[in-house]
Amino acid sequence: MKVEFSKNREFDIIAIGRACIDLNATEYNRPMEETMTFTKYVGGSPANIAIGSSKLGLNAGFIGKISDDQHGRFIQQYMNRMGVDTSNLIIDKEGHKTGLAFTEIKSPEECSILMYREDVADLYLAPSEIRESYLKRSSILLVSGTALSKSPSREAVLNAIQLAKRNHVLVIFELDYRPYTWKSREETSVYYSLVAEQSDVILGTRDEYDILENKPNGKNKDTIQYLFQHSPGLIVIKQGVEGSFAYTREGETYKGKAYPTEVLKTFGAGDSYASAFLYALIKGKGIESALKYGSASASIVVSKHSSSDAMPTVQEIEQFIREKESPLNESIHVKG
Ligand SMILES: Nc1ncnc2c1ncn2[C@@H]1O[C@H](COP(=O)(O)OP(=O)(O)O)[C@@H](O)[C@H]1O
Ligand SMILES: O=C(O)C[C@@H](O)[C@H](O)C(=O)COP(=O)(O)O
Repeated sequence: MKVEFSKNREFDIIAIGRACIDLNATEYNRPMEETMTFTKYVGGSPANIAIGSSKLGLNAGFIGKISDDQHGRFIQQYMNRMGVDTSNLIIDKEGHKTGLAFTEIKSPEECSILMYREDVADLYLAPSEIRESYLKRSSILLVSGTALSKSPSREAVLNAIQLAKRNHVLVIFELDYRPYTWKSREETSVYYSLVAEQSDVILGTRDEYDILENKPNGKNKDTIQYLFQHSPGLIVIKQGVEGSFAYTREGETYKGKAYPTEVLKTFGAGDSYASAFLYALIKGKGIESALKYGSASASIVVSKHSSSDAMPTVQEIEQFIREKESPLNESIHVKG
């Protein structure tokens, strides 16, 4: 199966949702209570994906709302430097603040994120602020699930999806579930399924599909049976170090393995995976290669300190895959 994109559009991808700030613990292997220093990066899943895509050479744009202060300006300036178009990044005029994510790196396996998201600017993006003239310049609209958690951002995203579909822009839904931004499981499931049913491609972890379906311990075969009755043509289900699966409406199943690495922290995997997976799809490399690009990119990012700043280039990803797939490496790995 080949995913078809509208050709000759100025942007390969426009992401919609939050652009925030990550404050990543500079001291490793200790709890947040004892962490004294943090390094500042641009964060927020859809912003990370736009930055990652741009670093891979795609033309990326972003729709969102940022605070009218030093943090907002830091985000806009960084995204511009990374080549992301911020012409539709709106500056909040009502005093709302930028979301902050403090990360705790207790050990490579035990990381957590403490988010400050009270009254954040990104959730005040309004439906009237979505421009059809901007959206229709892109092949892809990437939607982040967290942007559905509150009005008016929820309606802004629903409006963007409607306009995207009207203009043959492929809708890609990255589930990006953050429990603390939602009121209840039922509410989450209502909006997640509403958007999933209209999307062309969905990316998420097994746990996130359980949230979408509002039932625990779901099975991939039930998930795809449900979603293929609707719009999606490609469904990706990620399972951490176990790797990931891609399913097509035509009945194909692809399994992608995770590439072992020296892990520094676990967050950032999903966003780097999404950028590189989509890059490979856009470049027509096929689903099998897209799974490799996604896994390689994630493996590179979990070995580094940030999510956005650590996004790899195409050369880094391709070199990484060559090394990991070489017979020499396999034999070393098996013996080790
Ligand atoms: N510890 C790890 N080492 C190497 N690759 C990893 C690791 N964790 C995740 N990955 C890669 O990142 C992908 C996405 O990770 P996952 O944890 O499932 O998503 P998310 O970060 O969205 O929760 C996985 O399919 C895998 O390829
Ligand atoms: O999405 C956020 O608001 C925080 C991110 O910037 C952070 O780097 C992160 O959690 C990324 O994790 P991922 O979803 O596993 O890629």
